[in-house]
Amino acid sequence: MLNIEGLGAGYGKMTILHGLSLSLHPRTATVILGPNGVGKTTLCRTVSGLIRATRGRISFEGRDITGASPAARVRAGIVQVPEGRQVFPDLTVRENLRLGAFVHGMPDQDAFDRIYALFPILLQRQSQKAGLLSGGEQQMLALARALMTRPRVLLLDEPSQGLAPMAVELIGHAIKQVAESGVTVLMVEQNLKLAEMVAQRVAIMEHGACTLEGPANEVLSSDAVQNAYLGKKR
Ligand SMILES: Nc1ncnc2c1ncn2[C@@H]1O[C@H](COP(=O)(O)OP(=O)(O)OP(=O)(O)O)[C@@H](O)[C@H]1O
Repeated sequence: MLNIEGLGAGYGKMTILHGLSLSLHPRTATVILGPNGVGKTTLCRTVSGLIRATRGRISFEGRDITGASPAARVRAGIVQVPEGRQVFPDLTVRENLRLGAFVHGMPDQDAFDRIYALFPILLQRQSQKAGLLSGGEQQMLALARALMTRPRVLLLDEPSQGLAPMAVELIGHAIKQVAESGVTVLMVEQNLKLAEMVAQRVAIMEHGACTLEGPANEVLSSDAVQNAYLGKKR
């Protein structure tokens, strides 16, 4: 599927990813947990091609995509939902969705229906300007817009950011459904509750690398996670 080997990346002379390796299992939701500033967004941007890797290799289904442009990665099916939602506030919900489908030309009604079945609230709001939606609804729209590209791998950068607990639960439910529909999901987060809802596998990120990776129940109950996130000593 998607393999990341010894990945290095950063900004100018500052190195943020220090030889990060991770393999995504197909049709599986993997969540990377890590504290503020550890490089989670940097990882997402390097996988989607917005930041160039300085070393290492990213391959997708056996093909080396380390040097591929962001557009080529989207065409291959690797699509990122950026941090902070970034919907177009002055366009309607439907227009935002239509933009998401640009790689396939003009979307047909089936494409919209598929999305509206997953997010009924977006059907109700389809003619409203996206800027008038609540934070949780905007996050749903950002997710739905990415799904219009029919991704094979969906990269989610802290979808819980700035959301109330109830909205986090709704987003978690939607992401879970997306993963169950066969899309491979890589989500970076620091919200343990969302990670627990979505993850089939969990990786822990520390100092720019993944230090622990495995089945969600094993990693989430490990001492490292219990101590760091719940302050529990066992
Ligand atoms: N455009 C940039 N130019 C320079 N440094 C940056 C830039 N973006 C991020 N950084 C720095 O890179 C480091 C990692 O940032 P990154 O956003 O990847 O972390 P993160 O784990 O996603 O954090 P958070 O959970 O707070 O979003 C931080 O020290 C940050 O200040």
